[in-house]
This record gives sequence, structure tokens and C-alpha cells, in this order.
Amino acid sequence: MSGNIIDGRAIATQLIERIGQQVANLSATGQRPPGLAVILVGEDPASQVYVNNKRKACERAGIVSKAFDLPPDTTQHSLLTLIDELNNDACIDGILVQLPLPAHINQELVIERIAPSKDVDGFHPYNMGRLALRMPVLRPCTPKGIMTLLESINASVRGSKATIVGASNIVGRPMSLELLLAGATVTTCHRFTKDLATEVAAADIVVVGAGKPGLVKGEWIKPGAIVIDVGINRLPNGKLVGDVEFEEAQRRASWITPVPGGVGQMTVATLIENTFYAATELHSVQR
Ligand SMILES: Nc1nc(=O)c2c([nH]1)NC[C@@H]1CN(c3ccc(C(=O)N[C@@H](CCC(=O)O)C(=O)O)cc3)C=[N+]21
Repeated sequence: MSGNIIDGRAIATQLIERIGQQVANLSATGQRPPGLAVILVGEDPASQVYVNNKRKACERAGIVSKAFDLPPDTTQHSLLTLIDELNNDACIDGILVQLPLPAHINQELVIERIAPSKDVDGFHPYNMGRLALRMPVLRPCTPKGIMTLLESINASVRGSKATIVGASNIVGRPMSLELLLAGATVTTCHRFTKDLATEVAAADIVVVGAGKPGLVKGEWIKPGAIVIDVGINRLPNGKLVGDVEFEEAQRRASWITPVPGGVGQMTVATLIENTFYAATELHSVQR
């Protein structure tokens, strides 16, 4: 078996184009375009790349993006004040605060300040709680984008065994909730997991988001499994790699996502999807 590559770039492009058509339909009926505020505090180069990708995707879909590039010494108070203003701005449907924030700012406090209906990242405790209780509203972009990728290959998730490697608030935990909601039997692994190899080897679907290059060995993958790699690691030689040993994993998998060109692209496209959803289902786009 040699795994097919899941073309995240192509599926993301399709999704952005579909939203673009729906945005055009809004303006044809005299409604305003969706608006997304993208807040970046500081000058981390990786964050700048991601934020730029998000702004470009907005443009492709006809979503109005409003950039807030704030200096690294921005106070927590002024960031919270900006969020309050955006919460009350009728042209803004989504507020994205790029993470990580500088250490002097309390991330949880900032996320909780965003109005849940504008939390297009799906990180607010309200939205995470809704997902946990099987009543999703705005769903975290990376896990939701992965569900879209699984649908695109007609994966049978219900009744499958899924192993998630990494239990972060933005990837592992919401991914576990998405797969549980879709009827998988879910195992979530983290730094205290005793035998990672055995947990991965048992899985029909493996989702890895740990931020450690080569953490998951290709030989652990069950033949025919689906492998989703959320890791993005820049090696000293400049090469971008995931958390999975790609070549050996590809030999055993039925399907596998590449890095770059896999999950990262879907994260951005899903942000666009969530912003459109917030505008049309949670806010009024009537002028
Ligand atoms: N509030 C918030 N929301 C996020 O969704 C969020 C965040 N903070 N902080 C950081 C992570 C990471 N993330 C990515 C976005 C795009 C790519 C992406 O476009 N990746 C390209 C390659 C990019 C490159 O060349 O570095 C690809 O995989 O093909 C990757 C990762 C969003 N995140």
C-alpha cells in the first residue's frame, strides 16, 4: 500500500471559492460583505506568515479583513479595549487574535473577552463547551478543517478507532471532541502517555499535533490507516516538516496529509467558512 496524498491546498481553494460565490450572492441582494478583524501582537515571523495567509484568503473570498498589527509592548488593557470596540462594531463578524500572545498578556482572559458569536477561532469556553455537549456553533478551525478533509476522501469515521497525539486547547482537545461527535472511538495521547507506539498502531485514523518533528514513526502506522499531520516544524536547513515521518508513514497509510499543503491550508479556509457562518447565521448582514 502506498498512501494517497490528501491535497489540502486544492480542497481549501475549493472551499474559499465556494464561500466567495456565496459572498457575491450577499452583495447581489444588497447585503454587506462579512468582516473579519485580524489582530497580531508583536513581530513573530511565523505568526506574520500565518496572518498574511489569512488576510489573503479573506481577499479571495470577498471578506473584508481589518488588520490590527500591534507592537510587542501592547498592554493587556489596550488589547481588551480593542476587543470591546470590535465586539460592538456591527460590520465585524469575526475577531481573530493570533496566538501565542506575548507573555505579559493573559491569553485566556483575552479569548473570553471576545463575544462568542464573533469567536471565529472557536476557542471561547462557550464554543468549546457547545462542541463538548454536541451542540456546536463556531468550531475550532483546524479540527473542523480536518473533518472536511476526512469527508473529502469519504473516510468512514463512525465506528473507527481514532488516536490523537497532542492534547492542546487549539488542536488535540477539540479534535477529540469532533471525532467523538462523528462516532469514532477516540484515544487522546499526551506527554504522560505510556506507550505511544501501541496507541498509534491501533488507530484507523491518526491525527498528530504535537510540534515535534519525527515524533510519530512511520512503522507505527497500521496498514491502511489515515494519517493527518498538523505539525509545522522548520528544520535548521529551512525545510518545513510535520510531526510524522512522512515517507515511511506514506508507504503504510491509505491516505496522508503533506506538510506544507495539508492541514495548514484547511485551517485558513475554515476560518473563512466560520466568518461567513457568523455573518449569515449569527449576525445580520442586512444593511
Ligand atoms: N488565534 C489563532 N488561530 C489560529 O488558527 C492559529 C493561531 N492563532 N496561531 C498559530 C496557529 C497555526 N496556524 C496556521 C495557519 C496557517 C498555516 C499555513 O498556511 N500553512 C502553510 C505553510 C505556511 C508556511 O510556509 O509556514 C501550509 O501548511 O501549507 C499554518 C498554520 C493557525 N494558528
